[in-house]
Amino acid sequence: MCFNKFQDLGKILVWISFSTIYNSHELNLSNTIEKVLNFSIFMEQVAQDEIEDLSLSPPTVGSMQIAGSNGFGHNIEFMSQAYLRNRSCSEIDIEVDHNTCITHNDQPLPIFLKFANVEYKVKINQAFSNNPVKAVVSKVASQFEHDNYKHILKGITGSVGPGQILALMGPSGSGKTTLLKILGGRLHENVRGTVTYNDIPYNPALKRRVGFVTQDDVLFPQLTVEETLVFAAFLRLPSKMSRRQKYERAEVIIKELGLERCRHTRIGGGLVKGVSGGERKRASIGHEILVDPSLLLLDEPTSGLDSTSANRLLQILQGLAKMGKTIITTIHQPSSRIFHMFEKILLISEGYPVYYGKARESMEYFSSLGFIPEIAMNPAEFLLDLATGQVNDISIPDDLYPPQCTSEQERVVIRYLQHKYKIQLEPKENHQIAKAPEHLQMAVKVKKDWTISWWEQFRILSKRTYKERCRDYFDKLRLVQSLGVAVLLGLLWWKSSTATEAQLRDQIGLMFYICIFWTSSSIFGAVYVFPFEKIYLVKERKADMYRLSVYYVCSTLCDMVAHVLYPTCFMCILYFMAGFKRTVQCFFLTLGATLLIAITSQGAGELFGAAVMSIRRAGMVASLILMLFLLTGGYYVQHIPKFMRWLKYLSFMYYGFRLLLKVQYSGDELYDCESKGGCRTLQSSPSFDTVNLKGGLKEVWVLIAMALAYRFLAYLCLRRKINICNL
Ligand SMILES: Nc1ncnc2c1ncn2[C@@H]1O[C@H](COP(=O)(O)OP(=O)(O)OP(=O)(O)O)[C@@H](O)[C@H]1O
Repeated sequence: MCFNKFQDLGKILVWISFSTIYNSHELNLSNTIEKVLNFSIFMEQVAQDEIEDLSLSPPTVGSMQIAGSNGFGHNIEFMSQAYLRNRSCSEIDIEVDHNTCITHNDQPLPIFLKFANVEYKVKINQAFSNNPVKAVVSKVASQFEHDNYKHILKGITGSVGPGQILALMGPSGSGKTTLLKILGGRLHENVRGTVTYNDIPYNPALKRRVGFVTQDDVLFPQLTVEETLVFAAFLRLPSKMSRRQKYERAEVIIKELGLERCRHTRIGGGLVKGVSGGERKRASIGHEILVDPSLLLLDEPTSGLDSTSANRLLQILQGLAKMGKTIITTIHQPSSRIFHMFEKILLISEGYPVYYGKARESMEYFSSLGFIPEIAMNPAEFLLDLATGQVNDISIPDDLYPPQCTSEQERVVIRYLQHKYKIQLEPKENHQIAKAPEHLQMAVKVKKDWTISWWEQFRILSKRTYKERCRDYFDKLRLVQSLGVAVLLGLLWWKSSTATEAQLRDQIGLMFYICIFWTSSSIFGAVYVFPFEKIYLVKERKADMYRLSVYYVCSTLCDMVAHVLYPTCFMCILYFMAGFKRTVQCFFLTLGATLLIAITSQGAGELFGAAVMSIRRAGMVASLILMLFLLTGGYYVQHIPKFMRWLKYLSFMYYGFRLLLKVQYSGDELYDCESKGGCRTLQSSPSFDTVNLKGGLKEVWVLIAMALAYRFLAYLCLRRKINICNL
């Protein structure tokens, strides 16, 4: 009786040690070895003690001219003719036209983008909350509140056409990125005002005509520059282009962006060493311009670049604009050389439009209002000083300078610009811009028939996923871990036969350990995949690069290679060292059962990851559920209270463990053992259910059903989460 308690206590200690390993996410080899050693010492002790007490339970192209005034007195002129003239000079187009025979219809559709009185606000307590319960509660609460919103954009108006670059300038937090996302069709909720593309509101057909380069480069770190662009070309270019043509298109982009030197270098990032910041940024731009978008939006493309690289990048953008693309870029602090490359600028401060018009006329405009720099200044610096209120080197009109606010100097200019000159600052006549011709309006609504077939997408994406994941350092570590643990367990259970009850118990312990090892290894191998790849997935889905189902299938199958390969190597070593039944049939059945456990666990890991979509929370959820399944798996707790018994039927570990037992023993050994008078406890144990230990088909079906159900639910969760995510 006393020993009984000791053994239970021991099991709980082992369980706690497992719990600690997984809670701290330290799935490294040394830890595993240490835990296995502890476990084996404990098991050995139990085996010896069992001899004394056996009463225990086991363990289109057109031209138009639009003219208007922006309210500052500056004329807005869309010179669509200019880009048409310049098209023939484009190296990219010449290459593609001659070598790839793209028809005239594939040339970028000229897009005239207009936005008027754009306002955006977010509910303060709702900000950054993805929790649906919180969202509903705050929605109800908001009905009783008045204005609990943070106003981020406060009536921004402007326009930009093909051949032009519009720069969004302003201090950090002024709302540039938010405006860019709205213009790129990535933000719809709580947006007021009108945004039109050739006078047509945003529609999904525009997805493939808009390129969006985010502030942080979202490219797979494990792929090389060339692979990144070639895979993107294969996935995004029209199906009528041959593979050779697509490859050549990627080649042209590599040359055009000056990426030849680093074409075989990995993108890198985080812990992976890779290309420089400028090269990564150019690769990001290349990723977007591959498909010849009509509208290119870039968020801080020059951040982190030296002035030469930034200059070079802007020259590339100028070249693209000359080819007929409409370009909008946010920029922090451009040099005067870069500043003069912009056709237009829109200066934003705290969400208000401070200046919108031609870049070269900005200084003149503010001088006319009485804002004059006292020292020689870069115009961009001058404008930013005005927007932030740092007016030490700027003379401002005296009569508008409230004396009591000297300590709040920063706010003075803002207030002054926003309220006193409101009439001049808000472009009024924007709506008088001529309408886009009808054929351009129609073209915006037509979805480019560029989608390659499901199988073709699968073929390309699976190659990319495989390449990217195979180079993952952690996979190599997992292989070493699997082999190391197999050898270690093999040594511990060396040729342990089922001759005696004690040895039988040892083997049952080993079975459960195999079950725990592959369940946890597969769950933790899968749970982080979607949270890690979320940003890439959101970006590529926003660009309509492939179907979500293709991504899901590729991801699952590529990972499954590891979930099949490692357990196979593991079992090949352990099976013969540990003295399991030496028959071919039994070996393959045990291997099959182990693989089924690993594949079901992978599905569960995917589900937990897709359900929470957060790296930190995914690990916590996986640990908790794993521990619960472990306890109800049929080894640690034999007498689960009735009201908790349903838990074991949810636990794939319970079915996996039973299956392993059934495959290995088919009931006979346990009966034999009992006939020798040594195995009474085993047989009477309700969890092992030795009476029904023959067969195992039921467990196989349950595990298969669970594997499919987990995956189906994971796909649904992923779809929901990705659709509501924004970059
Ligand atoms: N969903 C949101 N909830 C709450 N605040 C938000 C949300 N989105 C943006 N903001 C806030 O709106 C303001 C503008 O953000 P935005 O990212 O557009 O600024 P930015 O001008 O691009 O800044 P930076 O140059 O530093 O990137 C910031 O103060 C930001 O915190």
